[in-house]
Amino acid sequence: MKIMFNTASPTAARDRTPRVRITELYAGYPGRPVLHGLSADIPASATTALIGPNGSGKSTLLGVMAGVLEPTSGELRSDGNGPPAFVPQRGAVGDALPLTVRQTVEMGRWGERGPWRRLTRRDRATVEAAMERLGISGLATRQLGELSGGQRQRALIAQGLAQESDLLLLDEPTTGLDPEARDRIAALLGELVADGVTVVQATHDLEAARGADACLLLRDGHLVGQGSPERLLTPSTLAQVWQPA
Ligand SMILES: Nc1ncnc2c1ncn2[C@@H]1O[C@H](COP(=O)(O)OP(=O)(O)OP(=O)(O)O)[C@@H](O)[C@H]1O
Repeated sequence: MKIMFNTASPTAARDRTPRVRITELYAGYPGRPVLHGLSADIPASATTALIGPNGSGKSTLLGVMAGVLEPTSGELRSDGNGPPAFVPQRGAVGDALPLTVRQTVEMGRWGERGPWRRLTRRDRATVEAAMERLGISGLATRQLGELSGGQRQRALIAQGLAQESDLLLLDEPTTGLDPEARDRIAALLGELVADGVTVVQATHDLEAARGADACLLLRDGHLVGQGSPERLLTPSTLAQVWQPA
């Protein structure tokens, strides 16, 4: 079955030049094809929410966009400078790593500086500013492994921020966060977009998706809808996508 919702719905976000254009993308893991011929535009200087049931391919799509997963075929055209910053799901990052919060965020500078190189004064200022924006400056010397799940999540987002990329990819950034931390992240993402950053986040948080400029709706590795949240996230569409196959 191929259903597609609201394909012909130009929105303010989609009228802009896409930051990333995905064309007929196929990707997956050895012996497990996941994404099946995805074509979509990621609008520049806007937030795009990737939504869909568990296993629909959101993380896989982010992995391809982040360059950590090679597509089987298709094209991903990026209209920007430098590599994206990728913040994986919290569970994908070892909790027992012997790193402080500051060291974790400093790793965000490695792309420019190289691993374990001495950071410049500007690098250190960037790291401090990222921790400040996530409200974790007071945790800077704490070990990552001794933080709560939400605090660790914020440290990982700060690491992504410290990369100063104009394309920020986040895999379920607000999962496990309390409402205040969630609001803080939503406000932060809004500020980043105002600064010209393109944000893509996979999320199960419908409130976050409704706050995005654009949504891509996935099911079983197929893109079944794209457009503004107002047009796409209707009760009937959501019911169809989340109904058991
Ligand atoms: N490393 C892997 N090796 C093999 N298969 C994988 C791997 N990672 C994910 N998959 C499979 O790929 C499919 C898509 O998974 P993916 O993580 O992209 O979905 P998702 O939409 O992000 O799910 P969730 O909402 O649960 O995070 C699933 O069937 C999953 O089992």
